[in-house]
Amino acid sequence: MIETFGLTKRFGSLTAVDDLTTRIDGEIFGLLGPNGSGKTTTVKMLTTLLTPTAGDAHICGYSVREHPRDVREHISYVPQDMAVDPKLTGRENVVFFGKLYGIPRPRDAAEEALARMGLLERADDLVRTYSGGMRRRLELAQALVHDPSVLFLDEPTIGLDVAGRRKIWEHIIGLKERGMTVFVTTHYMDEADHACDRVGIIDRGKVIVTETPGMLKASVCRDIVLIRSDDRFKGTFPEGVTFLGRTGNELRFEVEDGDEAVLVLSRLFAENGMDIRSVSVRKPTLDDVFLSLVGEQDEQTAFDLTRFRTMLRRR
Ligand SMILES: Nc1ncnc2c1ncn2[C@@H]1O[C@H](COP(=O)(O)OP(=O)(O)OP(=O)(O)O)[C@@H](O)[C@H]1O
Repeated sequence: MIETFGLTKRFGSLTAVDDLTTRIDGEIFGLLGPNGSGKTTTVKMLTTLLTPTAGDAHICGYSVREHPRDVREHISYVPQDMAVDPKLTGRENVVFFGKLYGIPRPRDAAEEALARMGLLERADDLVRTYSGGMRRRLELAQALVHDPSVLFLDEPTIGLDVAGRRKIWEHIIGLKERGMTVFVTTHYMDEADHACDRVGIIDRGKVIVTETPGMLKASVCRDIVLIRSDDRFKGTFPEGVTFLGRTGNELRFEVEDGDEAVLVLSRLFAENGMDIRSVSVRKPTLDDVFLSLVGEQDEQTAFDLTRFRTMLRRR
């Protein structure tokens, strides 16, 4: 459904997407990466909104370069800030999209799309009375009205509460089960972990790994030790302890045996005159994989990422 061949985009001297070759079919594929790593540029090329500098992508067999119109007929793209008109009803919004697409029976198609998103009961209410989660589902209904084969979603659950996020993912998984290919960007690792069949991790334009979440976590199969301390550690860490990075005052380590490493590290910190606020051990998550691959060891980056996540939660 989606095939890319050396897909590349340069902006002047900056290579925003670097030689991406991949194949995605009948699955939910999550593209994860830090800010500015090239996610949106990738999606924009795949949805024909940006022309590649080099390489090509085929969507449902059509080249984004040669046949962008055919590509558009087979896809839908839901950006982060898609427009729904709050002064219209849900149904009117979806019918309007159906008419924009020029499909034969927009009312019938809207009815079906609204039903698929569980919105029929509220379809004739004004959108301004909808919750955030309902608006998001309405955007998905708009995107489904012309029955696309491939759906592109940019941060589909941003700003939603836990229940709203879960519901959106249930619907996205339902779409995949009906045969749709879904390409999604997200910052929420836990969501990618639960919902995506495969994830690609992109860093500075390069997709550095494409795997199932399970395989990725298995690649960081050792225990994770988290130590909070306000003091700076200046020594060297013992053999068998890999320092993964620091976020705020939390240091992360990858170790063979968490319980044993906690004792060793606690002693080492005490010897260096450091106060420890808390220590914990856990199994690796997709977050750990991401941080170990993308290498969030620079404090400034760590701060920015934390701040960005906080900002996302507030939206
Ligand atoms: N039109 C443009 N002109 C010049 N540079 C651009 C343009 N669009 C994007 N870039 C640069 O290309 C790089 C990749 O940007 P992109 O928006 O694809 O990243 P992203 O992974 O989607 O980031 P975010 O998570 O912040 O949305 C960034 O360095 C960005 O500044």
